[in-house]
Amino acid sequence: MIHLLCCRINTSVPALLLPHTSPESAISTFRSISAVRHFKSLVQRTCLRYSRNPRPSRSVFHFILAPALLTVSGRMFCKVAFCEADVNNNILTTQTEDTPEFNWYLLWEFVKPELIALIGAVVFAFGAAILNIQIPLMLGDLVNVVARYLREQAGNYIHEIRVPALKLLGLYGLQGLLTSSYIILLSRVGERVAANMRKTLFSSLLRQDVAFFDANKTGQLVNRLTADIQEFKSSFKLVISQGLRSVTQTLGCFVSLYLISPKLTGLTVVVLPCLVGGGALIGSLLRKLSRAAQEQVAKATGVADEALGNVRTVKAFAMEDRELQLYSHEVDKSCEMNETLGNGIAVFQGLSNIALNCIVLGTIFAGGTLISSNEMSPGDLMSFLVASQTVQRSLASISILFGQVVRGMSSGARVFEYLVLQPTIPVSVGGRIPYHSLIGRVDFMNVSFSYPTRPGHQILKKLNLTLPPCKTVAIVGESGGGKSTVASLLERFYDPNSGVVMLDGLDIRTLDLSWLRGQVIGFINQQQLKPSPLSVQEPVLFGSSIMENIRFGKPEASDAEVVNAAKQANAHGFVMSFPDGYNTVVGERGVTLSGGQKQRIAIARALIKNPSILVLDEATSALDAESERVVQEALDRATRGRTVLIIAHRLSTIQGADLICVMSNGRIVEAGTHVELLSKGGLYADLIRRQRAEEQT
Ligand SMILES: Nc1ncnc2c1ncn2[C@@H]1O[C@H](COP(=O)(O)OP(=O)(O)OP(=O)(O)O)[C@@H](O)[C@H]1O
Repeated sequence: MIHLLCCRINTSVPALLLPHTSPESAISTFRSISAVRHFKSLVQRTCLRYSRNPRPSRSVFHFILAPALLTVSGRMFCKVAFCEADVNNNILTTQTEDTPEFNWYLLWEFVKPELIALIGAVVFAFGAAILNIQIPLMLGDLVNVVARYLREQAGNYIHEIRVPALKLLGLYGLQGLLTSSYIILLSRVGERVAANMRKTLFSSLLRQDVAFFDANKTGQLVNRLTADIQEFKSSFKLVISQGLRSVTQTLGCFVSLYLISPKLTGLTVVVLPCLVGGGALIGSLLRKLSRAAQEQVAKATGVADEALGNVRTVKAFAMEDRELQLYSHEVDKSCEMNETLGNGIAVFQGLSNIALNCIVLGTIFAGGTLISSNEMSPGDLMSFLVASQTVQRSLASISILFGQVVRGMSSGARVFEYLVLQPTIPVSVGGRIPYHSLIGRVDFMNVSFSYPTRPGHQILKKLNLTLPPCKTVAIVGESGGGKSTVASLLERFYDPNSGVVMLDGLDIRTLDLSWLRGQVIGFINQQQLKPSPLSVQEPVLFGSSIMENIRFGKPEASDAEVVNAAKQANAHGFVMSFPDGYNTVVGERGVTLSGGQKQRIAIARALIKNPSILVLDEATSALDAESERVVQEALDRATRGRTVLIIAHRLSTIQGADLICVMSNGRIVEAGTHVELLSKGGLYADLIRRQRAEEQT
């Protein structure tokens, strides 16, 4: 992909346009040009002023690439990066276009495995189109026979007509066969390309960081997997079938028209460039509209997805009407945009139809004149009419196709955008600590952190915290103080902005993440109560059987291991009381289980991988007293012999912890055992007092 870099250098050298493989390489090349001034004249010739900006001297957009380059081919083949530099040529800011680009290379990668079938489809479609071009000429022959017979009333009509009629019949048959063949092949190619795209996009989405999911709504992501790929597939198939056929027929029929009557064809050719120019202009406008409309549809889907995904919360707060209002607002907007798009496409098609009909009318009129002066035979006129009808049909289908291609390319661009996205935290890179030498000590050293979605808001400020091996550390503190964020950094959902998180003295950034999450750290949280940064793990349970849910922690686990984990988690008893036992399907997000039951399944799922470190984030806070007792019992058993980090809301559940850390404003402000902290009478004692008072009221 070529990146065009447009830099403002200084007042004397307004801009520099360079083709590059990435903005970074463009910037580095730009920096390496010592005699920039020698480029001045070249640059001034290359770059045009961006006339829309009313205060050009203030903005980098003042210096923009030649508009023709951007509009005609640039949007398809180039990514445009703008950057601003100071007078010493130091780059101050860079900004890439945020509209996704169509990635031809990726398309090629998907099409490559289906190349033979695709070539077959193209050849057959091409063949069918060529035969279609022959049909008007043969019809002309047929009409000439009829006209001659009518004129001369002599000879054997059946004998004369038989050969051209049989030829035409054969042509129809062959054309039908070729058409079926290319449709079969094309549907195979389209379906396989779409399936591969879906799989690759899904895999790419799963590899993204948690920060990516913070910034993008699930509904919008699902939309790219479904609607966008569907749209792209339809366009892809249409371009090959209708597009190829229509273009071939148009060109071929033009050649036939020329052979029949150069004069008439000349007339048509004069009008055509005007049509194409107008079409291209309206087309670029429609493309913009289409992209905006698709974004809006995805936004509306996102709202519906959120409401349906959290339907219990919506109902609990009687927010059905409000959600409906929100959804209606987004749907109305998308409807309006799609209507505008539809109107645009309608006007486009209407105009092109009028233009095409006028061409036909004009050619019939002019053709009649040529017949009257004996420059054409009636058969030629017939051929000309049918061929010009074919041209008309082909051009009309090209115009319909155009709208589809516009939508398809925007959809494809939106799919490819996420396909090329690389996670900043790679999942399977780095070392592992051998199981027998893993101690399970965790150190947070001077860790500062702000969430990527809110870079200005610092959550952790030079935090220092040690989880000694096989000990239980609880973090308590005011709401929003950053307790769950500590767990997120340990799970490496995010990396700290500064400082380091260490496991057994090794920076966790140097460790294999899939090993760290899959085998070292077990994580149990309480989603219903608290949508946290870890909510990317939603749903707590999947809508499959209890057996599969527990096995999710260790896919290779035997049935006996699953049962054993369930026993450790105090879950075996209630599971066996269900008629289907471990095969009981728990419903979407585990809705058919109680909170305590769900939580015990989640504990079993974490325990089955026998993790050295357990993180319990609000693991019992949403439960009633009896459920909490049973779950706590399971947790007490689960935590034995492991390094445990408890993020606690209910202080009563952590009084036996080896170390309690009180967090405030992104730092640990108090640490000690329950007794030590109570005797200090500081923040912890205050929290205990407040919670007891709350419980009493
Ligand atoms: N994914 C996120 N993106 C941006 N900000 C976030 C994200 N998750 C949490 N925050 C913010 O980070 C701060 C700390 O959140 P965190 O969940 O760590 O607090 P907490 O101490 O666990 O709170 P609580 O006791 O209420 O659960 C809060 O201000 C919260 O708004």
